[in-house]
Amino acid sequence: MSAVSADAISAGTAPETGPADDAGAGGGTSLVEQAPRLKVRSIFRRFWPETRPFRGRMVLSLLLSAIGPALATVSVWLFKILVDDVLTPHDYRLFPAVAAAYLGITLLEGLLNFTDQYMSVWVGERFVLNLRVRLFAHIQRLSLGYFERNQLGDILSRLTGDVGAIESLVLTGVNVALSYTFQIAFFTAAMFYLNWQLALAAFVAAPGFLLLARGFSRRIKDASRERRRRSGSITAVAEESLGNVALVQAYDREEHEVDRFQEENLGSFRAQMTATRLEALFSPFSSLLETIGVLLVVGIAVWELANNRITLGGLLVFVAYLTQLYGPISGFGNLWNSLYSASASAERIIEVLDEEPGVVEPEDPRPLTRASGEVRFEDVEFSYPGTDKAVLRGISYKVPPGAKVAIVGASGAGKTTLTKLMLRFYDPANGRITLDGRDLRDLSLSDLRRNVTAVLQETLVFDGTVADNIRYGKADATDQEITAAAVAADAHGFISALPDGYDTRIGQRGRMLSGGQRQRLAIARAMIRNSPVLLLDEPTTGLDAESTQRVLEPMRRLMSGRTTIVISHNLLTVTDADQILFLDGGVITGMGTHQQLLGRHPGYTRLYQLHHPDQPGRPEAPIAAGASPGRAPVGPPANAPTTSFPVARPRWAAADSTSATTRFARILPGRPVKALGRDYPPPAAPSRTSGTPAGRDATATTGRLPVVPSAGWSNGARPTTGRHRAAAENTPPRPAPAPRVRADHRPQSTFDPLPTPQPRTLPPQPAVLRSQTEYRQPPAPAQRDRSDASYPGRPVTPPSPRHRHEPGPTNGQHRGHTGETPVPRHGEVAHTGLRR
Ligand SMILES: Nc1ncnc2c1ncn2[C@@H]1O[C@H](COP(=O)(O)OP(=O)(O)OP(=O)(O)O)[C@@H](O)[C@H]1O
Repeated sequence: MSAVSADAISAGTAPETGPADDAGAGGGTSLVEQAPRLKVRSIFRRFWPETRPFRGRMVLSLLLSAIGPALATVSVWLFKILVDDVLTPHDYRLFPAVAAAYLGITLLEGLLNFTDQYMSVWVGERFVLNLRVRLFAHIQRLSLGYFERNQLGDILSRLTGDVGAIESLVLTGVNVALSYTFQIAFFTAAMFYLNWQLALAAFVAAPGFLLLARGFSRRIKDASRERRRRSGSITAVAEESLGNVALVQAYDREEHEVDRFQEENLGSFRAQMTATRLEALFSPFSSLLETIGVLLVVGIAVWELANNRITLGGLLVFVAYLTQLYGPISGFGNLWNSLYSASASAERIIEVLDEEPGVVEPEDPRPLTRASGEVRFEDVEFSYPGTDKAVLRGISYKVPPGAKVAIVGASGAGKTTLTKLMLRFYDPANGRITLDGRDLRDLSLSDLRRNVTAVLQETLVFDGTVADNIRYGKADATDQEITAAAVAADAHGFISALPDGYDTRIGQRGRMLSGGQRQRLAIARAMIRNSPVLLLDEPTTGLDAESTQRVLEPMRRLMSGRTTIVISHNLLTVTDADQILFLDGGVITGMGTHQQLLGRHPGYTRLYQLHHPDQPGRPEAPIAAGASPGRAPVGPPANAPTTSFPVARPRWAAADSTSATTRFARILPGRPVKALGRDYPPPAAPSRTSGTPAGRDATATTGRLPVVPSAGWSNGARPTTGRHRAAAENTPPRPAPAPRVRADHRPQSTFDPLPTPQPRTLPPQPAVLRSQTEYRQPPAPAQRDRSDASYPGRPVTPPSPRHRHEPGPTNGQHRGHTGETPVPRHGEVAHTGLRR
């Protein structure tokens, strides 16, 4: 239990204390923890440099605060003249002069007060503005981990509520303290001038004020700390609850949420009452001290008056000075209390400012303008801060420029964590990730993030116009570029139908749009960013089948020519990847194309079956216990359960006319897309009878997946992998299918939704699969010609023998592909390409 609760209890201020109160007092279950304690002096020292821009105005303000007490002293002295020289002798000749002096002083005081008030508020507000912006900028630079560990509402509360308190500590506090000091100095001087014995007596009570203030201030600070902490909790509960209002209402949990909110408010109320009680108690105690001091002085003064050592006017003025003096002396006590109270807020700000970003910008970053897009994971290991569980272990893999790699695996396998490392939201604990051979830690964060674009699981949009949201990907994008991006993202249609088209505000979190529309908006934003590396994290999560279909084609356009890492449970979106990595418990346990993994990798097969209950696993090469990877072992009994590995089923090639990809092809309407003044190809029209995309024969699709992907990859940029080549070599040419890519398609200088394709090198096909390939439809020469012609001077680079085997790092820790099947046996140590 925190000190405040103890105080509250001792002061009898916590009558409703219960379990919730215990938690609120800083116990283990608190929503928001109290910030570490700091001395007022060190807080002051910390923020004093922030006043540098305002020092000139502060000095002026201090001068004004010195003139004020001087005028007050003169004003009181005029009262003595009035009594002793006008009233007592009944001589009214001086009265007009005294009255004029009073008027002049009042006018001058008014002018000074106005100037002082205006200037001090200006300085204070500017100070708060600067500090708040600095704090916000600091928070913006903090790593994702900070936001994952802390309540957003509490961060908001610090940013809005606590910042202001520092102004009262550093500026107002100093101003008031100096003003009090001037008042005390002037009044004391006048009192000593009038009668030094009385003046000495007057100061007997002064130490009492300071002791009293000291006793109270510590307790008030404790209460204030609790109050500020509760304020953070209140905002946190409100933010969380209102942010999830749909969930709250759907589950009928409104009352529960109100209870939570009330609980935090009650805690704040108790802390407030504790502070108020202490502050309210301070006032009568300080009045008591003041009265004792005044009575003591008056007693002595009457004695002095009786002995004619002071005039009546002198006595009255002395008492007037005395009461004026006790004001600033007890004011010091109050000021002390409020400084302690403000320091509770300052501690919360300092706690944030002291938070270092988890990922550090390199001091001398290696420049990277536009990467070719080669991404390499080298023995990457990672655990989240504050945990000891390794979320990723020994991840080694190379993604060649322009390749599309899918990462699949069960929930919690570490897929999203990989993307977080790619964006440097975190750094690996061991190993490294490189982009174009440069360690991500050597790149500036802006270079890295300009080259790597993420389309995240949750489609994040701002409450702005549609155009604003697309322009978020490229701040200086023209309207034409925005429209082109929207067209390429298949979003132009729905945007045009909105009341104000591109100028329509989409509401907080894009509530005016459907999930699919938001996702297409996110694709347009990623398109306009036009970076060479793309991360898609569960791009179709939360979308229904129709929306998924609608999103997939623009997604393909987005991926075209970029190095893409797709994360998905939904194998529909990954089956056409060049390589699929299967992640299990943070380790790559399988690697290959869909065809290679299906039926061979137990986890992948199981996942596939979960998503396609009508499709048993591929039977060709199930790995039986003891079978060596790379061979096609004898399959298990045909009646083996489909949910466990090994799986047996009729031959894929013959039966799979409704494979995921084929169905995928079928559901994608062959719509040409026009953007930036040119047509983008529709996907191949699926045959209604066989489910085979137009231009391919049925055999071409059985068991092989290049048909539809080639539409998505378009531009002829799809690499001539070993698999394709093998098929091409063994198969006589067939008539060319309808071309899907306009020959004149080429990137534009400003924005190119279909960016410059990069020569791609892909890991070679394992020999065993190459020999099994059923892909008999090589790209017809005419089509290839057209495709290549679409990028004059940028031919697709066939993988050279050098590319086929990309050695890993030279430290001997890794090795490249061996040409063996990459799928390990169940339970076997993962074969991870570059990893031993
Ligand atoms: N911020 C975090 N702090 C601590 N642990 C975390 C954090 N984020 C994720 N984890 C843990 O890391 C592991 C991997 O999480 P990750 O989100 O990468 O999984 P995933 O494969 O993407 O799962 P899903 O498919 O369900 O999104 C999980 O065990 C998760 O509990």
